[in-house]
Amino acid sequence: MTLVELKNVSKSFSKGDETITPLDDVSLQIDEGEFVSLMGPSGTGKSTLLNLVSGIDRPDSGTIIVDGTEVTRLSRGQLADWRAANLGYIFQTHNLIPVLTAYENVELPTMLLKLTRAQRRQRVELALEAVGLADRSDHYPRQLSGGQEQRVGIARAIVAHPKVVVADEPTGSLDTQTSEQIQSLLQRLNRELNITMLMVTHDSDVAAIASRQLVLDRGKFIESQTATV
Ligand SMILES: Nc1ncnc2c1ncn2[C@@H]1O[C@H](COP(=O)(O)OP(=O)(O)OP(=O)(O)O)[C@@H](O)[C@H]1O
Repeated sequence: MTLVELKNVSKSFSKGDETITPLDDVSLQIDEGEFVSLMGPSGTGKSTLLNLVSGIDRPDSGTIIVDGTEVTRLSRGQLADWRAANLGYIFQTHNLIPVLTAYENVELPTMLLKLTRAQRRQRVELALEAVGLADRSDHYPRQLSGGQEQRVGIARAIVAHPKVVVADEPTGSLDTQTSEQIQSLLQRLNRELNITMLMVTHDSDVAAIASRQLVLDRGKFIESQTATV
């Protein structure tokens, strides 16, 4: 079943007199449960694509459908609610709030969901368990290692039980060993929780953990190869 669909999507930006068109009439289908990696030269529009899929930005033309919802038709207010319930976003730098504990950072996005306090607590505990940090819930970001901070960022992305998670260079700031741990974690979330993943990376070894590897170049997708991992 197709979970994410982009149909003839274009996006341009104006920079002074110049117009940049990172995405030029692109179409893409991602099936439920797929793990798709996206590589491509710097400035080709990979982050732009993630922002469009997650409804942070809007295309100039074209349609984006995620799990049956035409994201491109939602109003700004509807988008915020839709995103909180349906989509997780993992950043290169985890963007944790330093004055909140790991638990409170993960809890934050659940405030936008209609949940009781008990349901909220259960979701946060489950998410921290899924990333192996149940015993660090009352630690502040400064008391955690880089890898642990990224795992809190991942727990925050999955706490609402989204079907889709987008990740923008999730291992970009980590050393090799920590990067490998995060790669295994992303694979496990994809396989065990059936979370559909769309991950941007500059590292071909990281891209290889995906079940489908795409390259974005000059406004178009090129199917790279299907990994067998
Ligand atoms: N809000 C914006 N306003 C103006 N230009 C933008 C905006 N967002 C992105 N761009 C431009 O669009 C192009 C694509 O940017 P994007 O960040 O999507 O590339 P990328 O492939 O993710 O790059 P990188 O690999 O370096 O992260 C770039 O030329 C960028 O400067």
